[in-house]
Amino acid sequence: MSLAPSLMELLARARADLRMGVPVVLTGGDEGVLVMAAETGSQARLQRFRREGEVDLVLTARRAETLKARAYDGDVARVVLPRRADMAAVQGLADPKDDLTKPMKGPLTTRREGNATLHRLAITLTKSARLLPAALVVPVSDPRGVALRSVLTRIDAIEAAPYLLTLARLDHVVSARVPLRAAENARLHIFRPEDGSDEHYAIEIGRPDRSAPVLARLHSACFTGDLLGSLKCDCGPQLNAALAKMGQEGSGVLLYLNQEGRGIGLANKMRAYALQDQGFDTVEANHRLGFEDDERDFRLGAEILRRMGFGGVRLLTNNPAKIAMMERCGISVAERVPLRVGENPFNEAYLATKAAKSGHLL
Ligand SMILES: Nc1nc2c(ncn2[C@@H]2O[C@H](COP(=O)(O)OP(=O)(O)OP(=O)(O)O)[C@@H](O)[C@H]2O)c(=O)[nH]1
Ligand SMILES: [Zn+2]
Repeated sequence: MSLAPSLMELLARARADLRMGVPVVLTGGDEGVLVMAAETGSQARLQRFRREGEVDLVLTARRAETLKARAYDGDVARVVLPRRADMAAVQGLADPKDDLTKPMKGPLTTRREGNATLHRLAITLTKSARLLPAALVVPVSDPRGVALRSVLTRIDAIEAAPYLLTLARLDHVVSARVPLRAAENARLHIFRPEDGSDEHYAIEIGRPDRSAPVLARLHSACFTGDLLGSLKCDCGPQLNAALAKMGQEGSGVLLYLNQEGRGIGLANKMRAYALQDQGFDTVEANHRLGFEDDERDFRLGAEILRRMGFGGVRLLTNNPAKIAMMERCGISVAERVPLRVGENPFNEAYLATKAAKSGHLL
């Protein structure tokens, strides 16, 4: 076997590079581009990009909409970066934090000719790196040469496509007994995705019967709610109530999925909170940042349940999207068990928005 990294390993490396501000090279057919994340890129590297040609700032259509820029490529927009724009200007376009105080950002010209495949891949990578979904992209005539000379990670878009669409294989690393206040007979299982992304956990209460629907909760990580007791959401009380119910019934399984901030990461969630302080609701804040309402992948939860031997659940949730996704992934939902706890004056508007815009059940 070759010692060289596989494409999946190269994708993990590309995510790490982008987080560090290091450019990566993307290729597709005869074309190739240099890519750098708008959030972490440096002025010196932007100048180096400019020596290659005309630089585009790729944004999601969601972010482009706020900036009143036309998105000709469906879900992404290729904004022609003005020659005078420096990294501060780039970050002003990528990050909505000063949109209200400095609204004059246009008019922006977006590209409509050519192919956006590599640009779309650049956005996918910045999202999976949990950065702002915005990337600086410049075409290069000899992408393989550039990657070799500067020791940059190079990803071929066609080879990468299947890895980006399918869920990475999960390894069950270990499990051990952890007595909890809510249930003394609990075990914590660790699942590690093969693609180097975050680990996920399953807390198994008692010895649930695999042949009957198990009381289950798919809980997405919420550092602020679960650990700090934040009053802005209902996550902490939901986590505790779910475990308490499983403890009372004597069996259940709680998946703790590391999909902080509905899959955008904690830093972006805090950006969303800052926008909420400017008056935007939870959905609008995600959109202004360039994200969809919910960037989570619930196939993950279904896969972990299957790996643990469960085929059916009694799902503790108010979110119909979780039920639909479980069913689509072959886990039957015998019953929805409502989980309404933790309402308070600080999260009243947040919960109302989730009911009105995301279809959460009351
Ligand atoms: N982007 C974003 N994420 C948030 C915000 N408030 C909470 N979250 C995240 O939302 C997720 C809530 O997860 P869950 O409680 O599992 O999911 P849910 O969709 O509310 O569904 P149920 O609780 O099962 O009804 C967590 O990942 C939180 O970190 C917010 O204002 N913006
Ligand atoms: Zn929360």
